[in-house]
Amino acid sequence: MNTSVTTQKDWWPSPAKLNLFLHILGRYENGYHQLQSLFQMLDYGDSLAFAISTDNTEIKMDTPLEGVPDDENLIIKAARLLARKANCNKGAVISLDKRLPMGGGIGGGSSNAATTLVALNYLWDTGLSEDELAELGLSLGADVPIFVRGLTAFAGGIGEDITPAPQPEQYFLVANPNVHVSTAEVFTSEDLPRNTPPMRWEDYEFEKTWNDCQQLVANLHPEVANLLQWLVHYAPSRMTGTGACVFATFSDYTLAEQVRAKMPEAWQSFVAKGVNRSPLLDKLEQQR
Ligand SMILES: C[C@](O)(CO)[C@H](O)COP(=O)(O)OP(=O)(O)OC[C@H]1O[C@@H](n2ccc(N)nc2=O)[C@H](O)[C@@H]1O
Ligand SMILES: Nc1ncnc2c1ncn2[C@@H]1O[C@H](COP(=O)(O)OP(=O)(O)OP(=O)(O)O)[C@@H](O)[C@H]1O
Repeated sequence: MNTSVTTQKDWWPSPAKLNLFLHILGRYENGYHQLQSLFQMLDYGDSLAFAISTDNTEIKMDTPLEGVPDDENLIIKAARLLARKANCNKGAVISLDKRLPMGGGIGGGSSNAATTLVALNYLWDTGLSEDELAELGLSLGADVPIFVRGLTAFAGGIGEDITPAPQPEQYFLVANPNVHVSTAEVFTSEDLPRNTPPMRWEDYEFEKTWNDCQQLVANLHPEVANLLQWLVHYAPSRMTGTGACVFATFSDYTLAEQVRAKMPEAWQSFVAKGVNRSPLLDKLEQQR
């Protein structure tokens, strides 16, 4: 009798983030920029599952990520980095349920890397602290530490200097005009403003902030400008990160969905709820 056992995968969340604002204050010697931003975690994102092996140290994806060779996949990079740091003698076959657009400014790749570090640190029992995982993550990307810590927060420095900042409950319509924006291209442009004065976190008001990358990206990509112009009729809207995704803020889910229903088909979009704690932290607590 052929009994096919479907092994239920244990999925770990890899949520998206929005930069509710993004101010660029200056540039460090190493070329990275000094930022001020408010990272808003969302309850929507990718998911990852890990099949751990104890008799070999192979680390691989069970399905390749389209357009991203395994060696360049931030998931594989994160797993290899942790294995090396912890001198780990275990392996993993990693499954990815990809729902976030890549190069979208919503942290897809960085979030995947952070979930991989947190999940494998637990599943491999490598015992690194949150600070050690965040530091490891920083070498993979400026946005990885904030996903490791998993809290909606103000961020300074290159993005690693984090101050938790719980926000009131709100919903976000996030839309992608289906253009890929290179973060490096934006940050190396001579047209990027780099002299916004520093803000005290206690003075934060959404209406008094902006995204310093928005005008540059809208000039480079008319699709982004069109999306902003369409969305702003319904709610305060703004680009996140270095784009191309744009978000609009709503007080309740139904309103956001009603606007999304009017959106041209060509634009990928989703409605997500802002959360102050990443679903990754909740998953880790359930495991313990
Ligand atoms: C724009 C944000 O998404 C805001 O959350 C992040 O600051 C970017 O984080 P990220 O995508 O993880 O960026 P990384 O992969 O670390 O860096 C990509 C490129 O962006 C530039 N970069 C990034 C972050 C930063 N504070 N200054 C920079 O100049 C650098 O040229 C770097 O080579
Ligand atoms: N697992 C992954 N998921 C998404 N992108 C990945 C992944 N691994 C490598 N990449 C590469 O990283 C690039 C940036 O990915 P993405 O923009 O999704 O993440 P991010 O840089 O964290 O987001 P943000 O633009 O907000 O900084 C992608 O264009 C892709 O080429």
